[in-house]
Amino acid sequence: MSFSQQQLKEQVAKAAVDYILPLLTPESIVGVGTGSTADLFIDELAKHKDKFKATVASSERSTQRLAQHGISVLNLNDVQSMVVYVDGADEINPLLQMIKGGGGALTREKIVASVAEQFVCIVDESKLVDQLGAFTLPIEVLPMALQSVSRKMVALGGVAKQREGFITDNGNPIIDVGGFSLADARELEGKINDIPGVVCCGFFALSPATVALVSTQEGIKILTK
Ligand SMILES: O=C(CO)[C@H](O)[C@H](O)COP(=O)(O)O
Repeated sequence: MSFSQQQLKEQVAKAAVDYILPLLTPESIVGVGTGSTADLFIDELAKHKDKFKATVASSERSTQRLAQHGISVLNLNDVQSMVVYVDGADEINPLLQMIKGGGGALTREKIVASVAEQFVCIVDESKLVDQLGAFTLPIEVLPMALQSVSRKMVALGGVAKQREGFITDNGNPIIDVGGFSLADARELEGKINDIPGVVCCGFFALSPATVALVSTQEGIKILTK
């Protein structure tokens, strides 16, 4: 019998809760990501809502789902520390560098993750790659910089396309950039971060995951650097 991608996502969501439970105290704040895998994590986390104090969410979508479960969601400005951040990814490499932002929440994801003591990435095995870049790189930009950033991305060797009909929770458009294939994306992430008008780029190479829980047909694998 083989597991469907949905079943693999369910398994890794449950594994993530098992993984973080020993880290939690009644005062803990849990950072929560965005996407279909993060949704399943929220549903599992809800079974243990007496084990932590509150969450911080990386999107309006996750905020709503957490609230539906009766889980408290705090503003990041009211939080001083966060024991863990749990989120999915579009791609993750052996260095635990990721491409994120397929769901468009990359900026808030990067901000919330930056506060957490550790980033637990939860993926099914289809997200594991040697080289980042088969998935197009999302870049959130200020509206007035759509064309100028797109031209800079082309100059860097990319193929840039605005995500049609999409505006982030922060009110900005996203450019999806294809054409990169990288074993280590740190240098390119730094260059993109420096382009005026870029709000956030979907590489998480300068700030990789601490650990990845990968759901495979053979069970959950734990990857560390
Ligand atoms: O970065 C993200 C959203 O901005 C998600 O983590 C990423 O797109 C993976 O989503 P899914 O779990 O639905 O495959």
